[in-house]
Amino acid sequence: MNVIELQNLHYRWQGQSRDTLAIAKLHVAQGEHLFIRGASGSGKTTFLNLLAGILRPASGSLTILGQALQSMDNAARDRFRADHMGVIFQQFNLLPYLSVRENVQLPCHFSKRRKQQAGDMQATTNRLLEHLGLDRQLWERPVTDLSVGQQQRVAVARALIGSPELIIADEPTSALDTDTRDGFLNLLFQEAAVQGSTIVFVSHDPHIASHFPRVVDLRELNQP
Ligand SMILES: Nc1ncnc2c1ncn2[C@@H]1O[C@H](COP(=O)(O)OP(=O)(O)OP(=O)(O)O)[C@@H](O)[C@H]1O
Repeated sequence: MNVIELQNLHYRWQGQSRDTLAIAKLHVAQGEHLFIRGASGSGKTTFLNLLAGILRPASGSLTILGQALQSMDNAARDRFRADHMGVIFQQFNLLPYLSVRENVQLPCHFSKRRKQQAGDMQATTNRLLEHLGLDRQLWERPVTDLSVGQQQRVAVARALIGSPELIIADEPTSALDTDTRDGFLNLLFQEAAVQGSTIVFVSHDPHIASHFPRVVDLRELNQP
């Protein structure tokens, strides 16, 4: 089964004279780990926002887990994202007044499905934070007390909780040192394997590409 099926997708930012993205076709199978490489400004973040249903394409079709995103209204797309996607963006979108633990558990408040799949939520949160190497002393602290690299790990745990089928990551390792980055990728792959999750990961860092079985250059995909 394909988790992502995309056909003739076009997107243009307002005020631009040509399409930012024009992708004829992309299929991503269930469980696949896809790395999309692209220079700064090539449209990686725009593409992930389309996949996540945050931006709407001007034309074309985008089907995720058999559901056509373009036929959903905004509320349905938000619900679909909460139920089925773990999203890690460059700005981690952590809530500053909540603790590390509360931030990790947020998806379970927005999605019954994620909550059910998380099982014992405290134990699952502990396991994820432990695997990500986040010091136990930080778990009940507000996320604003954490360094950028530590906040990144909280964002990753939040994306993984409740086993979403699709994990979308935008440069999530940019603030990590090499050892922590490798640990992060190992955890991501380990969790994804347990859950059978599909991963789409964008970055301009060529070192990370070698960890992925499928690597695509955005320039090959995108022919505006
Ligand atoms: N909110 C916006 N309004 C108008 N144009 C935008 C907006 N966001 C991005 N763009 C334009 O779309 C193009 C692609 O940007 P995007 O952020 O998707 O690239 P990227 O590959 O993720 O870059 P980076 O690696 O630097 O994060 C750029 O030309 C950018 O100027």
